[in-house]
Amino acid sequence: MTERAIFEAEDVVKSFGGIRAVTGATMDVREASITALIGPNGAGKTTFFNLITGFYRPDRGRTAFDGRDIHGRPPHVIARLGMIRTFQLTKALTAMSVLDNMMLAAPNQPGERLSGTLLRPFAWRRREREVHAQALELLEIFSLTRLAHDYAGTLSGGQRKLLELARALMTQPRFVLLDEPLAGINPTLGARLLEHMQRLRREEGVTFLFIEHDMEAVMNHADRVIVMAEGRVIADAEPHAVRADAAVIDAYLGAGAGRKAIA
Ligand SMILES: Nc1ncnc2c1ncn2[C@@H]1O[C@H](COP(=O)(O)OP(=O)(O)OP(=O)(O)O)[C@@H](O)[C@H]1O
Repeated sequence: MTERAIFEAEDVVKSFGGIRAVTGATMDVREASITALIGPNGAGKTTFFNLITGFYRPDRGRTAFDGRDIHGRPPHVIARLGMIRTFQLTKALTAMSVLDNMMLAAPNQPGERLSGTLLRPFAWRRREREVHAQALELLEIFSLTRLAHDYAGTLSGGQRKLLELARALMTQPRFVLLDEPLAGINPTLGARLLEHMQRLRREEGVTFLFIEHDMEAVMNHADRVIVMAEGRVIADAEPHAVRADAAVIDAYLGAGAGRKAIA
């Protein structure tokens, strides 16, 4: 992790009618860090993700990725800059093979610009070979090779989460955002996913921001923990410091029944 911020958000605000979902969120994410975004239900974490990746338009605020202003930019522009979020596989994707899912996630897909590619068949084939090789390499890393020709819909929940991250990596991103990557997956696959994140950070300097309710994973794997409550950031520190923060404990305990307290 470096001291340099790869992402910065300042005073981001979003309301839905009368509901103030994000009420002035300010944070930065350091380059090559694994940063967790935690907070009780309804704290505004997912809305914040949607705002910074261009899926929602903020009412107010400022966001920058790698020193560039990305406020209000559309999702594809932000993605092209290297700031990528993982997505649950849609119904259409589950009806395709695992390998096709990977190939489809690659940028500059052959066939995307039909007129150009028709004129350059060799370039088209070369690009297809590159994408194919990259997909196979990632599937190998994620232990999905033997499932390459299976329908993605036949994968277990945990294998799907691995595929979702592997798909995001087809774009060779610099900053990856994940919304509850460990939800509903078995501990073995969860550990594997976290290992992959650690390796990518270490070897390639990829930065991760992940929303997570699994406190054990957060405490063991995050370098930094940012805590949101009622639409804003109430703490931002190393895991052990966050655990001892009175405001954080209050936010969780005040959030009511059913929610795992920070322990
Ligand atoms: N599209 C929407 N329309 C109306 N209200 C919304 C919308 N999206 C979110 N909200 C509201 O905004 C608040 C923040 O929700 P959000 O899903 O961002 O919280 P969260 O921290 O991600 O919660 P969780 O941990 O339960 O996923 C909630 O009160 C929610 O009901």
